[in-house]
Amino acid sequence: MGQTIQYSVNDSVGVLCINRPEKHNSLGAAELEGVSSALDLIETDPEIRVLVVTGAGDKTFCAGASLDDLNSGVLKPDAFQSVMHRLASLSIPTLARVNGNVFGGGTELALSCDFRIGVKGSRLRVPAAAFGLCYPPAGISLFVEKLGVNVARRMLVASEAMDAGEAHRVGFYDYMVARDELDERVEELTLHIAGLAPLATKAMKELVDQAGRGSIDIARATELARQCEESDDLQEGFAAQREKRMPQFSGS
Ligand SMILES: C/C=C/C(=O)SCCNC(=O)CCNC(=O)[C@H](O)C(C)(C)COP(=O)(O)OP(=O)(O)OC[C@H]1O[C@@H](n2cnc3c(N)ncnc32)[C@H](O)[C@@H]1OP(=O)(O)O
Repeated sequence: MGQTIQYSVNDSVGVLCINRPEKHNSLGAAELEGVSSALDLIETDPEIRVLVVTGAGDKTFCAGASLDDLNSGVLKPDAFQSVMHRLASLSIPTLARVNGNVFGGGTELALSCDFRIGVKGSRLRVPAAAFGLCYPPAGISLFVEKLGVNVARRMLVASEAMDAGEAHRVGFYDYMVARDELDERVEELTLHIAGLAPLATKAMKELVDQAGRGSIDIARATELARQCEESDDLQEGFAAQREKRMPQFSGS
């Protein structure tokens, strides 16, 4: 996975950290390969209930794709996009712990997660138009799908710089906290999600994403609903409610 991408699992919560603070956690070809290797593990590990994506340090979450690697041609925008697409396609819920400023493809990294928690006082900008770069279509679709066309226009066409307060107001951040509250809030959210019934959260993640892209595949929705209805976890959920205790879900 390399030194600049760290992946660990603790109590069914996976943590993927870009550890390249001296380069503002930008993602070069090597880092994207590291993220890809971590995704290989995450996709095949049934124990992981939720993934946290973050950057090292307290200055920058991610400054986007490595300009060095883009300039040298080692990294193509399409390769960046395909890793983001894999992250966005994970079946488990994902949370971006946005530990600081976000630039360019760093915003796409955050948007590829289901939930985003940001820090008061940080800022955000997609500078592609300031370089003369046209953001790739899959990225543009993701901005529109997650934020709506008007906000995507402000961020991409106008390359508007936003402080975290504005980014929270327009829906980029689901939650915004003071820096010293970040870890507590991330832990609270991840433990809460990790305690939910995995089949149901995965099913609803898939269907919410489908709905966000335009429409739900009803046959798939019916199949997912049936899986949940026939699951041991539904019985456990009902039993826990009757017995006034916390459910212990197995994911089956
Ligand atoms: C499909 C996706 C496309 C994309 O994502 S394109 C990339 C979009 N991202 C950006 O345009 C951000 C570029 N970076 C910056 O604007 C600035 O940096 C910051 C605002 C993030 C930080 O500014 P400051 O605090 O003044 O630090 P510093 O001296 O500019 O940077 C320290 C080191 O970090 C490297 N770095 C920062 N961002 C990137 C990057 N995106 N790719 C590669 N390196 C980056 C610099 O070069 C430098 O390195 P050294 O110390 O060796 O001179």
